[in-house]
Amino acid sequence: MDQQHHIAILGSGNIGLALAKGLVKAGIFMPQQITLTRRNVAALSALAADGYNVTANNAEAVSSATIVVLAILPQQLNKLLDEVRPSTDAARHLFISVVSGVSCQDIRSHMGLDVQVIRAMPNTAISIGHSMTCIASDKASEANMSLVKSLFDTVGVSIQINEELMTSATALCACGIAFFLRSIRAASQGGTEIGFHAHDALKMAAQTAKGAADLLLQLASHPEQEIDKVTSPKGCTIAGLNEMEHNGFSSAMIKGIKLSAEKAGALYKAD
Ligand SMILES: NC(=O)C1=CN([C@@H]2O[C@H](COP(=O)(O)OP(=O)(O)OC[C@H]3O[C@@H](n4cnc5c(N)ncnc54)[C@H](OP(=O)(O)O)[C@@H]3O)[C@@H](O)[C@H]2O)C=CC1
Ligand SMILES: O=C(O)[C@@H]1CCC=N1
Repeated sequence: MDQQHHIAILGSGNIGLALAKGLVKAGIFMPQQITLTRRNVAALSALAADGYNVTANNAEAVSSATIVVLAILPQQLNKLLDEVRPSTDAARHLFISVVSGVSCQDIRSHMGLDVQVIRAMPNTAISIGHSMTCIASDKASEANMSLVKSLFDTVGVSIQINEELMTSATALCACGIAFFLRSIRAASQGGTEIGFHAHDALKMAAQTAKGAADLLLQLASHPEQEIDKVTSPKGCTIAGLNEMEHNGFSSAMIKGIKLSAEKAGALYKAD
């Protein structure tokens, strides 16, 4: 990213910090180009030592930035927007919101400003450059959409979607990291029960999951096509797989994703 941009991340908790670290790791921003805010600013002292600007003053952070990332909880958003409204210049600032369940129009309406807003839904793998990020907007310029897409492409894979699908993207991709992590954890617990020390079982389960994902991504293959190659007739794989399905494995994942999507859409109440 060229040096003209300074980014303010308002709300430097789990996803805000993951984004900041990912951008620096990718080499597109220096810590000095990033301002991190939170109320308990003392919790950011290690980041300050690494060269990031840290402050509890959101308005000041916005004044010094061209790109403003909203990374606070939905229920904390309106108060923060009130705080930064006076220092927001609709002609200069581009807002990127990762806040679940809040539309671009919600943000503009609450601010009473025609500021450009792009929603992004990354996941925590952004800190290591492996996020699946969905981006959407209702009326941002093509140039700003390209800018934001290129930014998130440096920290994983990004796709542009329709804004009405953002809560679905939240469930599948942002919450999804937790769903796959729990699956890996469960596999490792099974591994320990059949003889492996916990740390070995976890490594074996995680690498196996990575291999499964790469088979799909690198070969553009379908899961069942790859599963068919593993399930020998009368073999142990199909026995285990069918036992999991009898216990609701696929159904549990589908129902969980549907509930997360419903919840993601109901996290914010506009004024
Ligand atoms: N976690 C994830 O994987 C993802 C989260 N999201 C979305 O990102 C948002 C943040 O989630 P997450 O990072 O998990 O939440 P966190 O609670 O970890 O982070 C929110 C941060 O905002 C800070 N904060 C709260 N109020 C203010 C304020 N007025 N000014 C400045 N900072 C403030 C809090 O710190 P303090 O209390 O010190 O102010 C906290 O560090 C949510 O809307 C969520 O839906 C989206 C994608 C993935
Ligand atoms: O759990 C949450 O509400 C947030 C949104 C997506 C991931 N974490």
